[in-house]
Amino acid sequence: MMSVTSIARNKVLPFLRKSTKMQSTASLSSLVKLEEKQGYAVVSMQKTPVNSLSLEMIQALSQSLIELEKNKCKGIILTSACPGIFSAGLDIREMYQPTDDRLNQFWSSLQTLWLQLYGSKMATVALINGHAPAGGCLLAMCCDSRIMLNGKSKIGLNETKLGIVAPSWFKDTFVNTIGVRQSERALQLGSLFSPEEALKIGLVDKLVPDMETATAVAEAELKEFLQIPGMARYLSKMKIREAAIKDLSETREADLNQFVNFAKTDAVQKGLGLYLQSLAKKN
Ligand SMILES: CCCCC/C=C\C/C=C\C/C=C/C(=O)SCCNC(=O)CCNC(=O)[C@H](O)C(C)(C)COP(=O)(O)OP(=O)(O)OC[C@H]1O[C@@H](n2cnc3c(N)ncnc32)[C@H](O)[C@@H]1OP(=O)(O)O
Repeated sequence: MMSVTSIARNKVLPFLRKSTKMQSTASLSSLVKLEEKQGYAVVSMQKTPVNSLSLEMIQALSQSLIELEKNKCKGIILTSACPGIFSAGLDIREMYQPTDDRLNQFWSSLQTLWLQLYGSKMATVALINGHAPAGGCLLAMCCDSRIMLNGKSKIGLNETKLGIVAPSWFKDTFVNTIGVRQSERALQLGSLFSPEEALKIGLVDKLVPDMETATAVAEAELKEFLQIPGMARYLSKMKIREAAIKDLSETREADLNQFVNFAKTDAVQKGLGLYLQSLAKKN
């Protein structure tokens, strides 16, 4: 098995682990690109056009983290290869008129990805080079630091605008990032923030004017985290995150049932259908 450190610089890593529920190696590796750098890896989402988090995309990200941790990778920069978009969040088509089996797999895989990334021993920096609504914002918040490209992109948990509710663990992640009051307001309003606004409320840590600067700043940020003794850094992170992680770990089944029942209600299905239409009408 190839290790992250043994492959040629910038070479794309294949996904190697087999699992009955996981997609094939070929389909997973086309969605996420892993590039080895000196002592860390860049994880680029490349599901065109908007990095929507479909079941396959979620599993590809999960599989990437498994491989990286197995290969003793110490840190990652999570970013996007899709111009102007970090991630459009959960793939709405997964929740609209789904089959029971697929919907179950979809949510369960998302729970797994969140537990992996939010609780990762690796140092994690999100380089948010475009829009990051809902699930896209969640991915970024799972990281230890967020660098956002300044410009017209928006970030936030906009679920209520779709007529859905951010689950408790989305809320916990939000609260741990920006605090209770800002979360309460932004969750209700489904607020999407400009980079300047996101910086002001602590949703992102630094803004950068262009991609060249962004890469350098993200690398410097990751190195700062990696200079701290790994165990001390990880356990300190867990002091903040462990309650939320324990909560979902202990209630996965109930959370899954709640999501599935909620997603299948007529009101939610109608709302998602209208939202998909409004996205399609734009084009
Ligand atoms: C009380 C009980 C609680 C239980 C919990 C229950 C439910 C909660 C469940 C889940 C939480 C949900 C989390 C989410 O992440 S929902 C998704 C939210 N995302 C969005 O709202 C973003 C929507 N997209 C956009 O705003 C824009 O696309 C963009 C990201 C700003 C990019 O704009 P741009 O103009 O560049 O692209 P287009 O809009 O033209 O899009 C191109 C293409 O992509 C399709 N698309 C966009 N976003 C999604 C998506 N999230 N899922 C699927 N498809 C998407 C879009 O329709 C276009 O498709 P086309 O075929 O027309 O080319």
